[in-house]
Amino acid sequence: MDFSNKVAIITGAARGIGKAFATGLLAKGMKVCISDINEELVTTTGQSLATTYGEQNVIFAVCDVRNEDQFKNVFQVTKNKFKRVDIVINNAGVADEENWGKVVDVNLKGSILGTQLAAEALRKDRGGHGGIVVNMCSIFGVQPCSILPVYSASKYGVFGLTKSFAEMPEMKENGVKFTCLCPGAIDTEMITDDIQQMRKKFFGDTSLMSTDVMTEALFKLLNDTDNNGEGLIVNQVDPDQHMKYFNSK
Ligand SMILES: NC(=O)C1=CN([C@@H]2O[C@H](COP(=O)(O)OP(=O)(O)OC[C@H]3O[C@@H](n4cnc5c(N)ncnc54)[C@H](O)[C@@H]3O)[C@@H](O)[C@H]2O)C=CC1
Ligand SMILES: CCCCC/C=C\C=C\C(=O)C/C=C\C/C=C\CCCC(=O)O
Repeated sequence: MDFSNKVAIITGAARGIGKAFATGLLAKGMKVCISDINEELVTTTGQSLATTYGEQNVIFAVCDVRNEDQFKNVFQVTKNKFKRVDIVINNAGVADEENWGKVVDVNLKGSILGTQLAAEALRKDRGGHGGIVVNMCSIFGVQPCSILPVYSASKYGVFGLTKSFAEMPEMKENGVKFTCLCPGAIDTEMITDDIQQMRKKFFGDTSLMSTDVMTEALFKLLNDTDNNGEGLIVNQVDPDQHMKYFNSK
């Protein structure tokens, strides 16, 4: 894929995996809109990326992915500034089983809204140029997790959403591809020390993957052909699965 001057929207990108994606895409010559619910952090991260990669290449916006008006505004400001959208990464996500309604709303409903808006923005018969939607799933979107049942359910939903959009004839005809990433544990603030202890107890004492591995996975997903509707597993704990597409056909 030729990345220069292409445009990406990334949700939940003030920190963690989303921020790493933004950095990786900007380094390849793309233009990026980062959005996040955290106003202070998205401003700090946006300004820092703009300083490094040029103000003409970066915009940032406050967006809670549960808020349709804010989400629509992200697409609008991106098109106003950069005149096109090529890649949409629905990355925002939370894990909090006690507050499980929020998990469903952010992870699943937020991804549904983001996928619908992306499809409209990218399809060629609506003025788009075609492109790719990348939904952030999880290893727990393709295998169960008894400790995180609602989180896992939300990510299974993201996988089904991605595969179903990929099957739509009107999306294929209009050049829009849908994919997802299914990582194991990545070293971000989502994996707190307590979670890390729990993880060690249940899954063994394996090290967390760096966000660089996720950027590598993103570029594989973007560069591979014939992967519409596929989920790429990122899980160094299991070398047989790592960087392989989940065989769900
Ligand atoms: N860290 C990990 O081990 C793994 C993470 N994932 C997924 O990757 C994605 C990113 O996770 P991390 O970077 O690790 O987490 P993180 O917690 O470091 O970053 C998540 C970002 O999303 C933002 N956010 C939270 N709720 C939001 C909302 N309603 N609207 C917009 N933004 C919101 C936060 O402010 C934060 O900046 C999530 O979807 C997560 O489920 C998947 C597999 C493994
Ligand atoms: C507790 C199990 C952690 C396992 C870590 C391995 C893989 C992680 C994959 C993910 O998709 C990340 C998901 C969740 C971990 C983060 C937080 C759990 C919070 C649980 C809670 O607060 O209820």
